[in-house]
Amino acid sequence: MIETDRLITSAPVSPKEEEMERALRPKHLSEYVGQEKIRGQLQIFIEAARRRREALDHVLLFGPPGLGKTTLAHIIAREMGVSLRQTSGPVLERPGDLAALLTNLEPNDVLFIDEIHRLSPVVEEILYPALEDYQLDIMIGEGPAARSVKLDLPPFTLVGATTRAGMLTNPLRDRFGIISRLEFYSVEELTKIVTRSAALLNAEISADGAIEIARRSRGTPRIVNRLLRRVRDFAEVKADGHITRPVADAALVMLDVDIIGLDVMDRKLLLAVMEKFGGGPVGVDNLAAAISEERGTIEDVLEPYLIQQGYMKRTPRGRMATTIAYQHFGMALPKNGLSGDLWGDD
Ligand SMILES: Nc1ncnc2c1ncn2[C@@H]1O[C@H](COP(=O)(O)OP(=O)(O)OP(=O)(O)O)[C@@H](O)[C@H]1O
Ligand SMILES: [Mg+2]
Repeated sequence: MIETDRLITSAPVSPKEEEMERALRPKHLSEYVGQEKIRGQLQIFIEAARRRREALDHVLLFGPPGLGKTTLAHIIAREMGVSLRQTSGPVLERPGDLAALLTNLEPNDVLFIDEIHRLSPVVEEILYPALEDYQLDIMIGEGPAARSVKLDLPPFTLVGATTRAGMLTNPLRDRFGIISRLEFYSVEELTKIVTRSAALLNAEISADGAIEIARRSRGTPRIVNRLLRRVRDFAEVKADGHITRPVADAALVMLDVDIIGLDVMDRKLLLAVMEKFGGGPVGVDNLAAAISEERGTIEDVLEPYLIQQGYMKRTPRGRMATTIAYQHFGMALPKNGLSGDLWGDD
């Protein structure tokens, strides 16, 4: 499945979309919608660190794609009044790559490492003392001439982001003072976001038009902004440019986003569980093979929202479709019932 076929979920699909994301990205904590708990905590910790003129504790942000991890990292740096350096786990191949970044930081700067679960073990190793004591321990030279040097680093804040907190090693996770899990957004929150985005894009949108797009955005700000852009195109060509509820609905039907916001891939996954595996339980690898998707995509991108909304369950024996999934597709429950109902969520 090529990523650009997907409307819902996952990373930005094109440079144009990335550009739009940057333009719509809130810059201050006060503009950041939702995630009340994280916002409240950060506000206090940032204020306290600023007063003491210290670096903020290291922050780990985790949660599904498009919920605002990168956005929050930038906001943290801005609210702290410091610069942000950005990199990602797979990019830091050798210890020297990380050392170069760390030694160039100014006091209290933010180093943002995206996909931090993909750091190589050798890089992770030198990150530990850097996080703990602001010290760098590296080998210089090779062979018999090699020697280890210790360097003092300026105090700094590591902000790590990952869609998979479970894949972080314990020693790394233990070095974060602030660990925050981002949650899916409510329809009200997404309505706020889409209304703000429409204003920034000079798109005319009615209140019920905004709600309709919000309801069908899988709890995800990236998707609400993406759908807004597509619906705006539709409104300009097929209507008078004004995004009303009927216009939004017609556009979303055309885009194959159903009334609860599930797209082709979501439906394919749920239908596979119901039609090919009798409702489950089915192991995620079998499921991946059945829909020709990668296991990681199912785990990171597709199933979190389906589970959160109660269409799917994770049980010790595998994934299961729930009664409401059958209802959504107008399908009859399996004759023997859903066997995995005996098992609770794990
Ligand atoms: N709380 C929020 N309030 C308003 N807009 C938001 C919020 N969170 C995210 N957005 C919007 O959604 C877009 C995607 O967010 P962001 O890039 O931060 O997601 P992410 O969690 O880093 O995703 P990924 O895991 O793919 O890196 C942003 O460009 C921003 O416009
Ligand atoms: Mg990101």
